[in-house]
Amino acid sequence: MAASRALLPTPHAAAAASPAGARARLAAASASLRSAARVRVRCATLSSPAPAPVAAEAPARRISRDGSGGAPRPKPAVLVAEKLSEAGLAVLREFADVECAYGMAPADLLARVAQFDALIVRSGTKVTREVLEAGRGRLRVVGRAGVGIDNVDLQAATEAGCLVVNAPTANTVAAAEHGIALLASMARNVSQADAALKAGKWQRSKYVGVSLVGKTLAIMGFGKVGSEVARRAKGLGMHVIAHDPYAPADRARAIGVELVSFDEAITRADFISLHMPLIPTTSKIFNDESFGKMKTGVRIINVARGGVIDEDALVRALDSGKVAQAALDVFTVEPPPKDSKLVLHENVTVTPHLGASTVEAQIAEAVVGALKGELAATAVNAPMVPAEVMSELAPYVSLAEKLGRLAVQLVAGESGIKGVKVVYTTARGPDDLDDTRLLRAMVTKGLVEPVSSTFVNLVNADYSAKQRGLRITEERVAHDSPAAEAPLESIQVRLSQVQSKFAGAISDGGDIVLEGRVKYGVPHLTLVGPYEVDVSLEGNLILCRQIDQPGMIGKVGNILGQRNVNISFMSVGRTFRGKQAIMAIGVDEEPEKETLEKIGGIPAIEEFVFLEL
Ligand SMILES: NC(=O)C1=CN([C@@H]2O[C@H](COP(=O)(O)OP(=O)(O)OC[C@H]3O[C@@H](n4cnc5c(N)ncnc54)[C@H](O)[C@@H]3O)[C@@H](O)[C@H]2O)C=CC1
Ligand SMILES: O=C(O)C(=O)COP(=O)(O)O
Repeated sequence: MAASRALLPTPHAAAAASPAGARARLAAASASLRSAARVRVRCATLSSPAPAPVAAEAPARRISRDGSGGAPRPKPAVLVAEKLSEAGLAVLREFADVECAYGMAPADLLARVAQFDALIVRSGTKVTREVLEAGRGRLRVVGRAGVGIDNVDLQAATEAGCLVVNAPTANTVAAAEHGIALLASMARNVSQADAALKAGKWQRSKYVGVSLVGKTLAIMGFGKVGSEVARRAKGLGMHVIAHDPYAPADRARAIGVELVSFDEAITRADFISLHMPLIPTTSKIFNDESFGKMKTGVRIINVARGGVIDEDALVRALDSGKVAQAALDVFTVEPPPKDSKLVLHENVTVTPHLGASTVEAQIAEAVVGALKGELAATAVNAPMVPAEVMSELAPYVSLAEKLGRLAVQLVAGESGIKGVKVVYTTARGPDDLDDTRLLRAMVTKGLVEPVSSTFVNLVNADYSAKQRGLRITEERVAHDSPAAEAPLESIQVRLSQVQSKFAGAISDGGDIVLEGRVKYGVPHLTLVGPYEVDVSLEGNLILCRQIDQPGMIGKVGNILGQRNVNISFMSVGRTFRGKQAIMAIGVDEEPEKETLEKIGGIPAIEEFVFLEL
């Protein structure tokens, strides 16, 4: 995930470290943020936290070959490593020297990348740390002409001072159309019948197919592509249900789609179409266990990412007839091995990752903008925190993001997210805290990035929230303390009326509630639902809800200690003696699944959840 670093110009950076200076810095930050909203932000100040110099000044560039006769102008050089539309190339050529070198071997890319200011790729080129290191000193922008950036090492790009931009909506309709094409052609056996007829076989009864009308389609991942597939499938007369714990309930209602739980979706569906991103929680989410729950004869479409399916399990499910057919555009390894049982299976229809449009110029515009020093809304690893805010607000900014990240990981079930409320408790007057844009942006980043293919920066935060249907309201609560040293007393994030995978995080009002404070400059979690805790937000977090009784800390500590998991912080909070209590445990390492299960197996423990920060 991208690191948060200085970005905006710092006209007010000289403010002193006194409370008055702090107030001045906050006001200055607010001004910067407001101007960031109005104008496209210069990204020439994109800096690296590493000691290495910023890649701001490129070495000697090629000279313009535009034949204009004037003094030669240096033009940026752009390497296009995978096929881009003519429309996109035309946009680039107006501004840069463009070289298209499709299908380069990794060694060639390594050897050549340092000669370019920008590199444009699609999903087939791995932009590894090595590539980014090789490009250091010149390479300033990586453009991913598409949505998924799983082929770009974002952390390495950030460290190399290289901005990564993508084209998050350019492929939405193309992917949705491809999904529908696969759905319909699979149902009517188009590819199998086509191959048979070309081989001289006229087999009308063998390939008769199934009808779509009246069938139930489950959309797994109701984001940009998933909701477009839903609209189209409804037009085909299908009954559409969807599973997406983080989807806006309002949008589902507006499209006429029922949001249901994972199990309900896969057990009710005749067709299942996958549209979730590949993230740790979705990796191989379709496995022996989930195939086992599906209707016999179910049909599966995947235009998302191959890794969300355990491909060996899918072959088993196809062989047993549990899954009647699958239509796949994406694979765990691309291209898949020539002898892949899945690809060769007679009930499987395959396309070679074709779900993207090539006519869009969105990525070319984003790359040109970035080369000109503008921060586009599609920047993936844009730094968030203005320099002048770093000293004072930095821990609050980090707290805001962490509360968002924790809150979204607690969401479960079928209700979708209905609303988000951020409550700032502060002793400062409204004028001193008159622009919470940065904190709101960080909460949004925390809520959105772990579960979607959207990357949030300062420019696009409010837009991203809106696009995902997150209604974020804010409230400022006056804190009585006269000591106004700290900008904020606490930040609370509430997800209203939402289901949680950890019931202990639900407040009396039915909301997921998390609250945090900054202590000694470090963000702390101080409230989970109705339970007061106090745990530093570093590393990862385990939350357990248990019956309040002696010996619990020892039991859990023992299990973690035996497995070499270091506990960084531990805190217990309870409502009443002898009733329920919550244990919040900060851990440096991610415990193995069996370790967590062992904790869950302690009789007094009623529920537990592991959360990544
Ligand atoms: N085959 C192709 O050529 C193309 C593939 N894609 C892929 O399609 C996928 C979806 O893309 P977009 O719709 O643009 O992304 P998106 O971020 O708009 O939507 C993804 C949705 O999945 C949901 N989600 C996250 N975890 C989930 C879970 N455990 N269960 C159910 N839903 C979950 C998110 O809340 C989000 O609403 C991405 O993996 C993308 O890379 C996109 C375009 C073209
Ligand atoms: O946009 C995406 O996520 C895609 O999967 C499209 O990939 P592509 O650009 O066609 O290699």
